[in-house]
Amino acid sequence: MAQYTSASTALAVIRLRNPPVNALSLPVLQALEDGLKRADADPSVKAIMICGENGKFSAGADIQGFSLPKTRGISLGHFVSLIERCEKPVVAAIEGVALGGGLEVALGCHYRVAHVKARMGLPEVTIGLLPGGEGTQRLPRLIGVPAALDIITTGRHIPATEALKLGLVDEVVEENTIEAAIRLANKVIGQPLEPRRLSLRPVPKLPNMEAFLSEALVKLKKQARRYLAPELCFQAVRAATELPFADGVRKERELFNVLLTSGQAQALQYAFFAERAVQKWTTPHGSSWQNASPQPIHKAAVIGLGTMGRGIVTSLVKASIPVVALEQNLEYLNTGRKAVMLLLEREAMKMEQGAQTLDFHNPARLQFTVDFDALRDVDLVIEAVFENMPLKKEIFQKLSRICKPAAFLCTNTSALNIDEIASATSRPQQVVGTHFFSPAHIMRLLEIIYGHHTSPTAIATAVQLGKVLKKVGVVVGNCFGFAGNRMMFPYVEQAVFLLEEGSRPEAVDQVLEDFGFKIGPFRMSDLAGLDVAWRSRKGRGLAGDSVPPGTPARQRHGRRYSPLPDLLCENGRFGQKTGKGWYQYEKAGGRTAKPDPWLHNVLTQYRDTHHIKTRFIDQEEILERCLFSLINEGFDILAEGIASGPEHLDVIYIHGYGWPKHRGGPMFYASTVGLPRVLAKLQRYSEAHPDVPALRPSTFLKKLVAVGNPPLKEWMSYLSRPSNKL
Ligand SMILES: CC/C=C/CC(=O)SCCNC(=O)CCNC(=O)[C@H](O)C(C)(C)COP(=O)(O)OP(=O)(O)OC[C@H]1O[C@@H](n2cnc3c(N)ncnc32)[C@H](O)[C@@H]1OP(=O)(O)O
Repeated sequence: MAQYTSASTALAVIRLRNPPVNALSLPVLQALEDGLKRADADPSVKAIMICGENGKFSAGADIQGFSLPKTRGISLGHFVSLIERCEKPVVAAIEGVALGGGLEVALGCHYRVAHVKARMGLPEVTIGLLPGGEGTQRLPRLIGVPAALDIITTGRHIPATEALKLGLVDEVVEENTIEAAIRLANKVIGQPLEPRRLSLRPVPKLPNMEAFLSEALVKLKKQARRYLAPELCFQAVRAATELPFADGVRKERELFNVLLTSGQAQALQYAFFAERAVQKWTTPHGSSWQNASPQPIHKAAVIGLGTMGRGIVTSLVKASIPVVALEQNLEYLNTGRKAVMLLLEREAMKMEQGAQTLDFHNPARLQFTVDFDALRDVDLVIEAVFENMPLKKEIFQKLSRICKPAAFLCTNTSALNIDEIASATSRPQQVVGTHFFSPAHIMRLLEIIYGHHTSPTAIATAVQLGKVLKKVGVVVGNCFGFAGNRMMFPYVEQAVFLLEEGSRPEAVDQVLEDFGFKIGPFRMSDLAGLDVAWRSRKGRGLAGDSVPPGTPARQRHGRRYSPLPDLLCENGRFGQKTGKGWYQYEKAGGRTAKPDPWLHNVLTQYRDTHHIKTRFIDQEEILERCLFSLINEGFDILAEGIASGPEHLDVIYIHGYGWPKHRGGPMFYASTVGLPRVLAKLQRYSEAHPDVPALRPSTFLKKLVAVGNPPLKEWMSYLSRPSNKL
C-alpha cells in the first residue's frame, strides 16, 4: 500500500503502492502516515522522499471509495498536514500523474521534482467535487489566485513544463526523477523548512483582487448551467483570499461536504466509470474486447469532404494517421481542400499554445484526390458521403474492388442499415459503421456499429481507431438510428407534439436548457438543419410526394404524426443556414435565435385548421414527455441487445447529444427519478395520447418496476435471454 525503504542511511523513501494508478485508499494513507512516523522517529533519517510505484505518483483519492460510508469523514487534509509538519525535509518525486489528492499530497511536501512527461492537476471539479485535501488553500498560496483558480475550476491537467513556469514544481527532469529527487533531498538537509510550508505563506496579493474575483464568478456562472462544483470550487479559493489558513480549510471542508452529498458528484463519478466501462465492449454473439485484436492502421482514406468528412480528415491528421481525402470531382475537391486546410490551421494554432506542432502540409500525410485508385494501399476507409443508400452501396461496391482485401470499410452514417451497405461488398466482415458527431474533429463520441457479418477484428479496429482519435467509442448493434438517434427521435417528436398542443419552441427549449442541455431540441434542429431529417422522412414515405393520397395530415401508419417540420421546410426554412427555422436569425448562417412571430401565427392557424384545442402546458409535462419518451426507447434498446448496458447509452448521450454530465446520462437520471415514477408518468401520458407508441411503457421498464426497481448496475441481469435482433 505504501512501501518504506531507505535510499541511503540518511534518506527514507515512501513509495505509494496501489495499482493501477496508486489511488489514495484508506490503507495507502495509513501506510503513508506510518512511514512518516517511522522516518521521524529514526535519528539516522535526515530527509524523506515520497514517490509512486510503476512510474505514477498518484491519481488521487480512490473514487470508488467516495460511495463507501466507512471512508466518508476521513480527511485527506490530515495526512497532507502531517507531511507538511514533518521536521525533516520531504521531497515529492512526481512521475506519470499527480492528480487530485495525489497533487495535494505533493503540495504538503516541502519540495517537488517532476519528470518532464508528468501531468499534474486538481480534476475533482470534473467528478463533482473540490480538492478537499486542503488543495484549495495551499495552491493559491504557491502559484497565486488566477492560476490556482483556473486549475481548480477547470480540472485541466497541466504538463510539467507549465507546472515549472507556474512555480508548482521546483525542478523538471528528463532523466531519472527518483535520482533527481534524492539529489535535491540531500542538498536541502538542514535548511529551514518554515518557508517551504505552504500553509504558513500568505496568498499573493493582486492589485484588483475583488474585481478579478467578481469577473471570474460571472464567467463561471454563465458556463455552469446548474453544475455546482465550479462555483463551490470558486468559493473555496475565495476563502483562501479572505481567511487565515485554518478557517479556509474549515470552509473547504464545509463546501466539500455540500458537493459530496449533492447528487451531482454521484452522477459525475458514475459517468467517470461508465466511460471506462464502455471500452470493455461485448456483443450478444460473444465477441468482446478480450477476444478480439485490433489491426494497425498505418494509412486511412476519407470519401466525401462535406461537413462530416472535413472533420474526420482533421481528426485523422491530428492523430498523425496519413490520410487520402477523396471527392467525386475537382470542384468539390477544391472546396473541401480549402475547408480542411482552414480547420487544420485553426487546430495547429490551438496546439501551438500547448507547445505542440501539427504537420499537415506534407503530401505523404495528407493527400487530396478524385482518383479511387489512390485507395489501393490504405488500411481503412471512412465513407462520409450524404445519407443516400444507393450512393453508399455504389461506393462500397467500388471499394471492395479497389481496396486491398484486408482493408476495413467504414461508413459514417447516422441511421442507415449497415447490413444493407455491407451487402454491396464482397467482404461484409470488414464493414463497420462509424457514426461521428458534428463537428467531427471536436465531438468526442464515436458510435461504432457492427452488422450481422462484422468480424470481431473489425469492431476492435474501429474501437482502437476511436482511442487514437481521442474519442469515446461506444459499440452498438444495427437498427434504424442505432442507439443515439433512435432515442433522439421520440424526444424531438414529443417536442413538436407539444407545439401542436399549445406550447412554443422557446418554452420547450427553455425547459430543457434549464435542465442542463446546452441547447434545446428546436435550437438543436435549427443548428443541424431541418432539411436533413426532411430528406430522410421523404425517403421513408412519411413526407412529400411518396405519401399515398388520402393519408390524414396528422397520421402515418396508424400513428400520430406532425407535419409541422415538413411545413417549415416547404417554406424554405431549414434553420440557421437559411436564417429561418423554428426561430429567426439575423441572417443566413446567423446564430442568434429570436422567437419568430411568423411561426407563432402559423402555429395558431395550424391548430385552427386541425381543430386542436390549445392548452397551457407546464414545465413538468414538457420535461417529462421529452425525457421519459427518450428513456423509454433506451429500455427497448437494452432489451433488444442493441446496447450492452445503460452506461453505454449514458456515455452516448453525454458525449454526443449534450446531455448534462452532472445528471449522469438519461438512464442514470431515470434511476435517480425512480423507475416506478417514470413508468407511472409514461402510463399517464400514454393514456392521454394512445396513438403515440413512444409513450407506451417499454416491457423491460415494466419488468424492472415489477421486480422492485433494482439499482442500475443490476438491470441487465433481469434480461433473461438477451435477444439481439441481428
Ligand atoms: C477529501 C478527499 C478528496 C480527494 C480528491 C480526489 O483526489 S478525487 C480524485 C481525483 N482524481 C481524478 O479525478 C483522476 C481520475 N483518473 C484519471 O483521470 C485517469 O484515470 C488517469 C489517472 C489520467 C489515467 O488515465 P488512463 O487513460 O491511463 O487510464 P484509465 O482512466 O483507464 O484508468 C485506469 C484504471 O484506474 C482507475 N482509476 C483511475 N483513477 C482512479 C481513481 N482516482 N480512483 C479509483 N480508480 C481510478 C480507472 O477506473 C481504471 O480502472 P479499470 O478498472 O481499469 O477500468
